Amino acid sequence: MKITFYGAGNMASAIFIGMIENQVVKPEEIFLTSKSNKEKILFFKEKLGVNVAWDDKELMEDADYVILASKPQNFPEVADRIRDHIEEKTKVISVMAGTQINTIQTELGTNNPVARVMPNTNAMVQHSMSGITYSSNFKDRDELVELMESYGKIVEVEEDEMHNITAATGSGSAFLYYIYEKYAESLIELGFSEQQAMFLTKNLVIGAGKMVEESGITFSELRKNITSKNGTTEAGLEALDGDGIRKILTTTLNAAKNRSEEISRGEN
Ligand SMILES: NC(=O)C1=CN([C@@H]2O[C@H](COP(=O)(O)OP(=O)(O)OC[C@H]3O[C@@H](n4cnc5c(N)ncnc54)[C@H](OP(=O)(O)O)[C@@H]3O)[C@@H](O)[C@H]2O)C=CC1
Ligand SMILES: O=C(O)[C@@H]1CCC=N1
Repeated sequence: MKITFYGAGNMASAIFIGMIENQVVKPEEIFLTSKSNKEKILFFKEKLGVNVAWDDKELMEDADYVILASKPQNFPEVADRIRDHIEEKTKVISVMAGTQINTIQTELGTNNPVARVMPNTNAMVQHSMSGITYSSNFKDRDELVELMESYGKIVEVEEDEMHNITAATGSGSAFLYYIYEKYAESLIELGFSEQQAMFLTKNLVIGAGKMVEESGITFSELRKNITSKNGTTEAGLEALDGDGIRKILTTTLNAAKNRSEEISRGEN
């Protein structure tokens, strides 16, 4: 198999590292290219044994998959690089937010099968939650599903649902990290040192994650198990509700979804 990545940044590297660590592809089956940052991808060549190149003919020749992993704003230049070299057998996979299948096919000037995948950087630890949607001519989906499942879980959605998935899980882990960041800052305000605040928050998050994974009970039940009648948790939760946590999160997700819709309309 040959998989070529146009872009080797945060998202692409989480994917190819996840795939290699899970041994669904060999490093020599991966080809990387970037715009100008040679040092970064030479580092991946050195560390992982993947191929790197800037010659588009070499990159695209006999490729089974080309992964579009630049920012959406850079896609027109990426399309310019690929257009004259794409072969009939090559399936196009895009992880770009917002960029529609139709736009991808038009810019590439081909009708090659396209799948849009919206992963997240948890792919690095094989825990991406990815949405996937296909062009109608995308056959033999099982191989791609196997590749994508090597770094996490996937849900198949209609293309117009990708905006929601992008907000919920593409951007979603950043929203959670931001909450953890603010939580740690609040611990400092409470009187802990910065080091203690980070240590406490980090282990709280890891422990809570393991409980979610291993306890087999819902978020709500986990919360109720901590909340004593008239106790400290109840007092804290009342304040959290009073400050409108649900409203804040809904506003957050809608802002991300709206931005995905703007990108799909070409509003860079
Ligand atoms: N980060 C995330 O958590 C997620 C990101 N995504 C999507 O993934 C995509 C990439 O995001 P992210 O990895 O964060 O971005 P980065 O900025 O980390 O990486 C972008 C990569 O694209 C490369 N690139 C830019 N222009 C070209 C070009 N003309 N030819 C080849 N490569 C090019 C850059 O090369 P160079 O370094 O040389 O400029 C870089 O390697 C975006 O479309 C985003 O919507 C989706 C889900 C989650
Ligand atoms: O911020 C972004 O636009 C990308 C898409 C989802 C996560 N990162």
